[in-house]
Amino acid sequence: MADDKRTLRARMRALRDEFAMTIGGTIEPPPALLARFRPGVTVSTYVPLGSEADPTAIAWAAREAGCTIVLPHVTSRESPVRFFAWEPDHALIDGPLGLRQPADDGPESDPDIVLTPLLAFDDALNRLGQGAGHYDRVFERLPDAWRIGIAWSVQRVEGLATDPWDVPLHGVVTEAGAIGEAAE
Ligand SMILES: Nc1nc2c(c(=O)[nH]1)N(C=O)[C@@H](CNc1ccc(C(=O)N[C@@H](CCC(=O)O)C(=O)O)cc1)CN2
Ligand SMILES: Nc1ncnc2c1ncn2[C@@H]1O[C@H](COP(=O)(O)OP(=O)(O)OP(=O)(O)O)[C@@H](O)[C@H]1O
Repeated sequence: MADDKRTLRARMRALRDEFAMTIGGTIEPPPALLARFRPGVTVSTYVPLGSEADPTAIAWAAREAGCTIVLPHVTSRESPVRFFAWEPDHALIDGPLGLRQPADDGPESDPDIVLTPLLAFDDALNRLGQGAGHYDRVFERLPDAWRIGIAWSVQRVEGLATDPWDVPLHGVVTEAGAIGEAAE
């Protein structure tokens, strides 16, 4: 199982790199997301790593609707994710694992909506991540958050194998459309 996941991660990184380099596109917020964006709602976004799908247009729509925007912060593969508020004038700092992150001395707040990076997803809304379990642990800690995967359409696979700790997403948004609750 661990080896299968490692092989699949490598294959999905290669597919994603090729897609982003040759086709790409922008990921726009579908109506189902816009409907949830309002003052008092905290939305976590992320700074894309490599050729990850870019959630920036969605984060801007959330900000325009009055949401608080937060970004994840980790100190290692083992450390839990913490979320810190982000404003357009906030500098980002180089973190571990090639990440660009907010400083960890600003206001901390947990998201109501988690825009989630991923390597692969399937039609049952299972998700394969980077393999550190960072978002799996977020989802366990924040069971009431709305979990929305952000991806390129080529990251969709048939029947992902799941582990007992995997928490399915509520929806996925790609450049080609949305599925699950993100499409309703
Ligand atoms: N943009 C982004 N931010 C994120 C995540 C993510 O997946 N993407 N995370 C999700 O958990 C957390 C950080 N966890 C991470 C865990 C492992 C690796 C990692 O193994 N990176 C690979 C190369 C990454 C790539 O190009 O896809 C490496 O270092 O070899 C990266 C982030 C929080 N912030
Ligand atoms: N809720 C949890 N509490 C503690 N450890 C966890 C939890 N969820 C996952 N882990 C640990 O994280 C490791 C990686 O899990 P997995 O391969 O499913 O990561 P992933 O979902 O691909 O990555 P990520 O969530 O970081 O994007 C596993 O060894 C697992 O034991």
